[in-house]
Amino acid sequence: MKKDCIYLDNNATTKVDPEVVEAMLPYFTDYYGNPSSMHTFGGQVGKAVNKAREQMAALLGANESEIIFTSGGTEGDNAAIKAALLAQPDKRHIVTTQVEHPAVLALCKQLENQGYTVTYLSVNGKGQLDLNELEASLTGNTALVSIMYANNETGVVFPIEQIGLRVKECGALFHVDAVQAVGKIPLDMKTSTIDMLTMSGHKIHAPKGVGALYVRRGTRFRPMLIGGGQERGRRSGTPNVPGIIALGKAAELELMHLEEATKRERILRDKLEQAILSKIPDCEVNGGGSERLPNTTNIGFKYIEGEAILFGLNQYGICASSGSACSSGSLEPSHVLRSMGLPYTILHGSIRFSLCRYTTEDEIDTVITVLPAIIERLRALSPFTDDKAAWLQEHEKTLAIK
Ligand SMILES: Cc1ncc(COP(=O)(O)O)c(C=O)c1O
Ligand code: FES
Repeated sequence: MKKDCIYLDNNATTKVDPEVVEAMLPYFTDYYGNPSSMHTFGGQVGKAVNKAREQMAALLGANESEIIFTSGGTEGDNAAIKAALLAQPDKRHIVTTQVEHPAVLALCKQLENQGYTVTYLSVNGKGQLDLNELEASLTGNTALVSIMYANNETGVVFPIEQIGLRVKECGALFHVDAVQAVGKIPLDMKTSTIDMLTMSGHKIHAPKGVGALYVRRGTRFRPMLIGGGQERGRRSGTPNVPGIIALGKAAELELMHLEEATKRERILRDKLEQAILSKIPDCEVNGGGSERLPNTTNIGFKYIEGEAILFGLNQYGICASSGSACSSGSLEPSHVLRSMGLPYTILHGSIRFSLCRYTTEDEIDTVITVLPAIIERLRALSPFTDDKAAWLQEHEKTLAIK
């Protein structure tokens, strides 16, 4: 990686904090025992894992017995959904949204093939859910409602507690994919309606391949991974000790920095957004006007390709993304923006900038300086900006794929 890169792709993954690296290293070299072993050497590792569990619990306002360490967001989502269904075999309906991460959506598609009915709630042009549509979808047969806290692409935040109250009325379990919300929004499971919550380490300055699933005490839960009975039987497999120690430290740092870091990120994000909107014509903020994560902006630049903009930014060492990390490269427009019913040229010309606590004002100023020229150059080459392409502008609504 370029040392001097301006990294504005923190919703895809984050840099591991140097303090986190320092905390985890001894667990490769010195304290390599198995936390389940009976000897003192293993036992001290077990104690460190439990300290990490307390640190993780503190970030979520949870009790440490409610934390299960996992391999990350995808596992947490899969484990929570499968656990909820296995625990209620006579209920066969799931409610989720059209804009979830593929870790939820692809599993729901598979479950449909296995005889489950899935309701995919729609969003409006601002990326918001309709709570009436949610209410109408809930029945006595609904086993689970799985809805993300904040969207990874647009940063739009859903009204999770209002949703949770409705879910509780119908007796279903409530799972929340909070991979993008943890560390960016204060969370307190003690006063929440959430039964299960997924988080992932690599979005909060811990390494990739570790995460946690919160399961409220008393929640019916059937494990996805069975075997040696680790994590009190809820997630078998020798735990990733260095990863877990790192996750604990990262959680501690997130909690410590949450208030001041999110305030700073919001100011820098707003500066970037307002400068782009005022300097560059024909662009708009996707999900603008909705409650959003403080670190994320997703901007649609009409008449040009997102990939070409990324390429232009890359030449200045600026890392951003178009669509989600897993589907960029496929040239398929994002399912999130498509669900919002956005016009064709926005679907293809959208860029996400996502900040973190390391982002500096100088970096944001550099983007503000170079981006207008990149967009202007690309638009000069685009066949879609002049009168000859008026047909596209006229028909962009019909071309937008719903
Ligand atoms: C909302 C959301 N859920 C789940 C995941 C998957 O997490 P992981 O990469 O840890 O498997 C991501 C990561 O991109 C995400 O943004
Ligand atoms: S795996 Fe992260 S955006 Fe898809």
